[in-house]
Amino acid sequence: MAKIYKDRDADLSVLSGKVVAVLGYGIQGRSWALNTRDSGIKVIVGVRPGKSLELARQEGFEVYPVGEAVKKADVIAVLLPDMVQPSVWMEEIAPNLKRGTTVVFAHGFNVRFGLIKPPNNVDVVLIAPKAPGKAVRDEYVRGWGVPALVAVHQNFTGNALKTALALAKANGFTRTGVIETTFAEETETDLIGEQNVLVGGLLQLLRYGFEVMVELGYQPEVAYFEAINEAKLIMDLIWERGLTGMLLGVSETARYGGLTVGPYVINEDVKRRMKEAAERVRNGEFAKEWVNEYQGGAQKLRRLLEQVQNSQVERVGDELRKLMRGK
Ligand SMILES: NC(=O)c1ccc[n+]([C@@H]2O[C@H](COP(=O)([O-])OP(=O)(O)OC[C@H]3O[C@@H](n4cnc5c(N)ncnc54)[C@H](O)[C@@H]3O)[C@@H](O)[C@H]2O)c1
Ligand SMILES: CC(C)(O)[C@@H](O)C(=O)O
Ligand SMILES: [Mg+2]
Ligand SMILES: [Mg+2]
Repeated sequence: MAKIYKDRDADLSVLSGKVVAVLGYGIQGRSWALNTRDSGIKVIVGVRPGKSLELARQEGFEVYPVGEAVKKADVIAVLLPDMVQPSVWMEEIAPNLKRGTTVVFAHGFNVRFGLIKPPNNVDVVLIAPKAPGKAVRDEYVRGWGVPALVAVHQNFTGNALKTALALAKANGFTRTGVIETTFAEETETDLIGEQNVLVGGLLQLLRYGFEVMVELGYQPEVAYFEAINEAKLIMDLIWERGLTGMLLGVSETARYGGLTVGPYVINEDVKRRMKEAAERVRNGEFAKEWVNEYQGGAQKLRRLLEQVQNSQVERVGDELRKLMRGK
């Protein structure tokens, strides 16, 4: 069984009297900054000028340019977009890093694929929440937390793991459970998971599920309730009770239909393609493609996002979500 750290294994006092600089006040950065401050730790924010800088100020943080924040900090959490990190690292982080600083990543991408090479005289750790940034804050506020992974790439001070666990505790992650891993395992499983399942596979499954019903002539609103809205409620059952618990929480008819037709639709060919995609992550082909796409202006990404934004399922969903929330 994996090594899993809970609250009792982490000591917040490791961070007392220390300054944590959260670099980036976006999807993860805002949640980490608020959680860590609410846990009684001194937090400053390092970010470029823009809307998120204004928000960080409004929310009461001292905000600095990235390099200044790095100079002032004992711990830096690099919560900038993955593709932005290498240049900011070279220009603003590395020149200002003090000996013995703890550098925290929330995803191992740049270290795993060699795009950032930290100097030997700092600690380098990973605290990777297994959740979107919104849940990182929402769960903390609810008095709980999301699970996370932790890894040590470099232990200069001898305290790298303790510091990482303290910051994980400050974010509520050890309330749930923090599994020890490596940068390689986190990076590869995170990319494989988001492509095959969480973002890619799920989105495509939901879109096809909706489109098939609409193309057969059923009302789009009915298709949205069936294929998309209820998917969340079925996931809640799986989240609370496991796969068997979900199967026992639906009708016998759904149970039989699901168990027989599911493997026909999502068949061995799909699994083979999932393995091919995973191989492209493991051998670095995906990372190379994404870096090239980003450096070329990310036009393909913009076009694909627009296609989703302009699709029928989104229009139907927007209306139904307003209606369901009583607007
Ligand atoms: N988004 C998630 O839910 C999630 C989940 C797990 C791990 N992660 C990891 O967390 C890290 C941060 O991802 P994110 O999605 O929160 O990022 P994000 O896209 O939300 O980051 C945006 C923030 O970065 C700032 N920024 C952008 N370019 C900058 C620059 N050149 N200089 C200074 N600030 C700049 C923006 O102003 C903004 O505050 C990544 O490593 C990502 O893989 C994200
Ligand atoms: C939230 C996810 C998909 O788990 C994360 O890995 C990300 O990259 O945003
Ligand atoms: Mg990810
Ligand atoms: Mg992830």
